Amino acid sequence: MSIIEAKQLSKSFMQAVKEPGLRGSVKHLFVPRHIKKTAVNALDLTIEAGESVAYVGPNGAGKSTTLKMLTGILLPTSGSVTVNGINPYKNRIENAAQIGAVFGQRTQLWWDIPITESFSLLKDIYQIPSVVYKANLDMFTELLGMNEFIHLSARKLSLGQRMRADLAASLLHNPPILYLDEPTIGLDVSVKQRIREFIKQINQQQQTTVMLTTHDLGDIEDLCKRLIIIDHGSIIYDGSLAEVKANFAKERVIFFQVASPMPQLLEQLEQTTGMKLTIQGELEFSVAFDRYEYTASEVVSRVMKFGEVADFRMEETQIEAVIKSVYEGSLDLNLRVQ
Ligand SMILES: Nc1ncnc2c1ncn2[C@@H]1O[C@H](COP(=O)(O)OP(=O)(O)OP(=O)(O)O)[C@@H](O)[C@H]1O
Repeated sequence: MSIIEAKQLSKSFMQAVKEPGLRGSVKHLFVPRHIKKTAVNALDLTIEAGESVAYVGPNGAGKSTTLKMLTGILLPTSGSVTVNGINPYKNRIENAAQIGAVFGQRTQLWWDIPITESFSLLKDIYQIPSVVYKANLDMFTELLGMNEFIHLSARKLSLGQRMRADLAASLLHNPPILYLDEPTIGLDVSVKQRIREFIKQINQQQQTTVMLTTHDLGDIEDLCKRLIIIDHGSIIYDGSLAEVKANFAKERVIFFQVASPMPQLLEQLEQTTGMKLTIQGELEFSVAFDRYEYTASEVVSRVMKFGEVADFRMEETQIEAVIKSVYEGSLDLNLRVQ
């Protein structure tokens, strides 16, 4: 059995529809109008123990709503979900014992007491055996470099320090599943790297299942073999990052070095083909083209009509652009190679 299993999982909300201005507010008070918003739509999802999965999609796609159903915060409208064999909503306490969660800007640490005290309160709440607690605390302190701030209260920590303390807090009870919502947002490069290394280690050495939402391609590249893209409440892609690149990246770029300048190239090539030419130097330029319209050899042979090509190289497809289009909601599914 998979550690996370959702079948036809759906969640709808009733959203108030209000006309703008004071008049609209008063009208809404007397004649309230609502529309049904389906945030998650018949989602089928299985995640195996030990996997590390990035769950991405544009704003409002349904990521948080899915995570809230998996953590037992929200009751699904229909469908079923089990996490480690239990229904997270019906068995919220049991579910809490088997998950760790770090949700963006919120903290599970007590604001005004030292981090060490927060940790020891969590020890009591989760009834963590002393040996396990001590071993985890020592390991996390070392791996996350928490010595310098573990005696301070959460209120006094920088964002990066707080994120590290939150990660440690979420894993003290050895949960088999870890949910992370934007774990590295707003952090500087070195803290990001430290956090990624830590998550990778927990995933690989302890086989903790990791599910994370992120806008940071580096998080996905470093941590997740599997990428799930959700849009309008439905999964539109489930596979590897490499496959996303192969399936969805539209633009390709070829860099040319030529023996002598090609003055007519710019106007003629762009005007007749829609390819985009960028001058790099006197004898160097690049041509960007739609891979679904032209093959690389077509592009090269067209350029060769304007003069002698000394050398050319093709640039790898930019995965950043693909992920950016996922977040902008502009990923063109029709591009997908079947
Ligand atoms: N409590 C709620 N009441 C009404 N509508 C809601 C509620 N929670 C979410 N929604 C709606 O459900 C849809 C999905 O929201 P959700 O927060 O899951 O998206 P998301 O992918 O996490 O977006 P973001 O990246 O912006 O956090 C949105 O249209 C949102 O407005």
